[in-house]
Amino acid sequence: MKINGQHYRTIWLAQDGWRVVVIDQTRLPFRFETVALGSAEQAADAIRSMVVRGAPLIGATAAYGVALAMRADASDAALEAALALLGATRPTAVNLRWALARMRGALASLPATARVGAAYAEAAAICDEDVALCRAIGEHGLPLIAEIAARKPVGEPVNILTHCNAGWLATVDWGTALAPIYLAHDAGIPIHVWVDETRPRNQGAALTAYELGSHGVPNTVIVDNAGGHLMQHGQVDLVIVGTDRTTAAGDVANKIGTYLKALAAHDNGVPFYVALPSPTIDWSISDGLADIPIEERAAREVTHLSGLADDGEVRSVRVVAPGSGAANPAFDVTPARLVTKLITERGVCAASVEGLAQLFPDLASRGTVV
Ligand SMILES: CSC[C@H]1O[C@H](OP(=O)(O)O)[C@H](O)[C@@H]1O
Repeated sequence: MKINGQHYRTIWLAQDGWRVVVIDQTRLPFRFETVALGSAEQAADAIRSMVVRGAPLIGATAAYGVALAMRADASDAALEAALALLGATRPTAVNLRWALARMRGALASLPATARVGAAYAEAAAICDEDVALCRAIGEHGLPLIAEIAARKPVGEPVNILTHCNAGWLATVDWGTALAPIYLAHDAGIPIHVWVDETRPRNQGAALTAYELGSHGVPNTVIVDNAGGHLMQHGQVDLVIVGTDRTTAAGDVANKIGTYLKALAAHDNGVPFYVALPSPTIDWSISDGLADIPIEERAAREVTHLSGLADDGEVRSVRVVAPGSGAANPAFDVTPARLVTKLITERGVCAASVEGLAQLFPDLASRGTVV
């Protein structure tokens, strides 16, 4: 996507041809800073600390983390160690497992001498594929926005609610939930986006609002608890969110709070769409509540809030009473029954075994992540 007229992906090779450059998303929106990753350990740290985040981007970063590891030591032991290190960074986004399985499949049978080149090539292919998958999600999601626009008075915007950040910053480019929004805006369809701030890390207020503002898409940040009220008052025409892992039966794990939005949407007859590329589907499980691991992050993410102080410095302040602890589940699971449709790179389908198998017979039949 473009920032100040310059096109960016979220991950790219440095001019030295081997270090991997990422945008430090913990510094956005107030500072646009990049980090050059030079080792698998640095890639793992970037994922754990959410310098990079978003299921597809986590996978892409892990893939390049394996390439960095192979550059240092292309032995079997080093490959296994890198896969284990990167696989242990964050538990919920299945794209991480998918990408690491792709890298293992591309490298394990090669001689060590061939692994570095093959690793960088496979990581680059994963990134290029993600761009194409997300663009296709945009194209398949666009009609869902256009059909609502066609029913509204000329010029009246389609009001879309989204949760967390499932934009280009969560992927290599385009995003998932935001891809149809970008294409609708670019097609001249009047839209307005309600942006859930998305506590505790504020990916909505800090990242989605930053993305949409940079692209000229009208948007309003709201507290996480306002969405249901807006839906009750007819101010939301549809909800589009991303996902970190969706089961073969259409249960959706996404940022904490998504389930509550889905309940409110269901209660108010508001379409609730989930946008995802196929590497986000875990074909090996059906029951999301039982089988999707939910990441528990540090309590400090809840007890403290960071932002831009009046003196221009980015600071962190405590916002919870001293002595009180905090629980911080980072995701929740929305059952398929609350999902109107899934928007994928191959089209729109029901959130069901049948719906997904119809679009992905080749992948559903395997029953594995890759
Ligand atoms: C397109 S994946 C976006 C997905 O990832 C976010 O989680 P996190 O910021 O913790 O990596 C959130 O669940 C988004 O919907």
